[in-house]
Amino acid sequence: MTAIVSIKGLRKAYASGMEALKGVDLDIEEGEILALLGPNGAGKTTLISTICGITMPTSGSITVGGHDTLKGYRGARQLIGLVPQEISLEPFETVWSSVSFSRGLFGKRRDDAKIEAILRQLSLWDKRDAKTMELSGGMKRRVLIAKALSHEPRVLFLDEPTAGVDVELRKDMWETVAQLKADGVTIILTTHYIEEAEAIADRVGVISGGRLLLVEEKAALMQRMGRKTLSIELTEPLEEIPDSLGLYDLEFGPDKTSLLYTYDRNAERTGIARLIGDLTEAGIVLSDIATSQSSLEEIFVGLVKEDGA
Ligand SMILES: Nc1ncnc2c1ncn2[C@@H]1O[C@H](COP(=O)(O)OP(=O)(O)OP(=O)(O)O)[C@@H](O)[C@H]1O
Repeated sequence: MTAIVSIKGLRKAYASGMEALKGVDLDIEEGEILALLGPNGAGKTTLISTICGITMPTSGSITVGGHDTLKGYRGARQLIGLVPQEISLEPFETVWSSVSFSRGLFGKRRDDAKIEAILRQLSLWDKRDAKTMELSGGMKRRVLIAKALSHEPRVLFLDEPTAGVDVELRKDMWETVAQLKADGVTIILTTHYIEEAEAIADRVGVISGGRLLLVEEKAALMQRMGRKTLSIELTEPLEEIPDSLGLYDLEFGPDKTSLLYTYDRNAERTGIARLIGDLTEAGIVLSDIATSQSSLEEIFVGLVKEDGA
């Protein structure tokens, strides 16, 4: 795979002195869906705006399809579609004219067949003559996507596409994103919803305090989610873990009255049955057992907390 967007050492300090990006390096592969997760104020919008050339970087470099976003701004911008967080549409314009107008802004020749294809793909064809103010919130968001696609970009940025949207519409949006990927569009979306990243992303990036803390294949993260912890409550506190239990890599819980055993949920053998037998053999009496699972949310919260510490 080749990188369609390449970001090196990107820093952004606003005039207020606020350092919104503190050295971001990231390659975005052609054809992937990358979800950027992060708490409020992490720098997600700043990162997107800087790639799109709306915000000037303080230092570092970005290329899109080989075009430097500063020196080759026009070439880079042509390849990018941006769906902003806020819904901003001309209320009295029709869907058709809003979308065709956007294409014109990029200096592209009028192409009614292309606009029709985009409107059909986004289920807006029946609404082509409706004024944008007459549309529901979900349709307005789809018009924003249609506008962003009107000049046939290769990379689409979606800044919180489902913020404040109900579950049904969120799923519609995920389907739309999957279709766009099938058409070969590279998609970068920011989101607060971890389940959104889980549902549609190929890779997940976590941003906090202007730093990219992690970029990982979703499948690898899911593997981590496969880790489960068995918590074994003991009738009496234990001084130390007997050598005979060394192979289990046990840890003490709080107060040494419980033992924690972490295992891979997806493994053929979890080792739980054998562990319980060996505990009994070592004369350790159990009063209770419980399991818990680390979720992507926990991984995310843990990472962000660690960063803030
Ligand atoms: N134009 C600006 N001038 C000064 N500071 C700004 C400006 N835009 C953003 N910031 C600050 O930069 C930091 C990063 O903001 P940004 O909007 O990029 O975060 P975000 O991750 O998109 O947040 P959210 O999830 O709330 O949209 C914040 O502390 C914000 O207050």
